[in-house]
Amino acid sequence: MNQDALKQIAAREAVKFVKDDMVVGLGTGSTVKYMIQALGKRLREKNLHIVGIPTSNRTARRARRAGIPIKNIDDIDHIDLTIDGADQVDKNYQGIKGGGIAHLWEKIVAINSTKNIWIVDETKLTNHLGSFPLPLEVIPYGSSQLFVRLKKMGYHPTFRMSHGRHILTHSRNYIIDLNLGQIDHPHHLSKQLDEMTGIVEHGLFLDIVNTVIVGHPDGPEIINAR
Ligand SMILES: O=C(CO)[C@H](O)[C@H](O)COP(=O)(O)O
Repeated sequence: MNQDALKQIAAREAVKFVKDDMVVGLGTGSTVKYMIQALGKRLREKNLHIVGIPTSNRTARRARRAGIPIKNIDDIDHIDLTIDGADQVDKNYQGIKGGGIAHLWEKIVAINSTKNIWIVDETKLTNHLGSFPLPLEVIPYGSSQLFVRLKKMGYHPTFRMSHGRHILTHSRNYIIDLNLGQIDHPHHLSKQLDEMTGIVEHGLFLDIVNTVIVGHPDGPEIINAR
């Protein structure tokens, strides 16, 4: 079974957690794309009324197309549940996100949510984080100086580029990916990156997810992480 089919298995299971009147954070990425389609269908079939809080312009467009009413995060007073994808999830249910450059908005929505669900295909599970590059959203001003500092720290940074130009995030910042191989101490690294001037947000999502739904060929697995 291909990865897309596994993503769909996880995505379809996740929408069962959405109940009437909920405010639901909508993550970003290809797995979330399937979730949004399934959620739109569920709202129509069960006549549910929810409000979606998108974590990217891409997701906002997809939600509108699927018939999901959306609001801006600053126009609501709570988020009941957020459903998002992840790039890697380790055995302690810590994650790397930001492969799709949306991790700043995703983290803002996640930390303001009562409950967080991640939907992943089984290939995203790993013993240790780090084989997937860790994205940093950085302020363009001084980013080359920051890059040099990260290089000296042995973090093997690369700017994320497209056709010779910096990829811009929704907040018009740059992305630097750290090619770390293996992250032995995610909390230590998270704290270090939090303290570095110029880094707006990094893609380590620690102690955030409550439930991980994994797409396997024989069906979804629901894991209560915390
Ligand atoms: O963090 C993300 C976007 O910033 C995505 O959730 C992550 O990249 C997973 O994407 P996909 O579902 O396409 O594999």
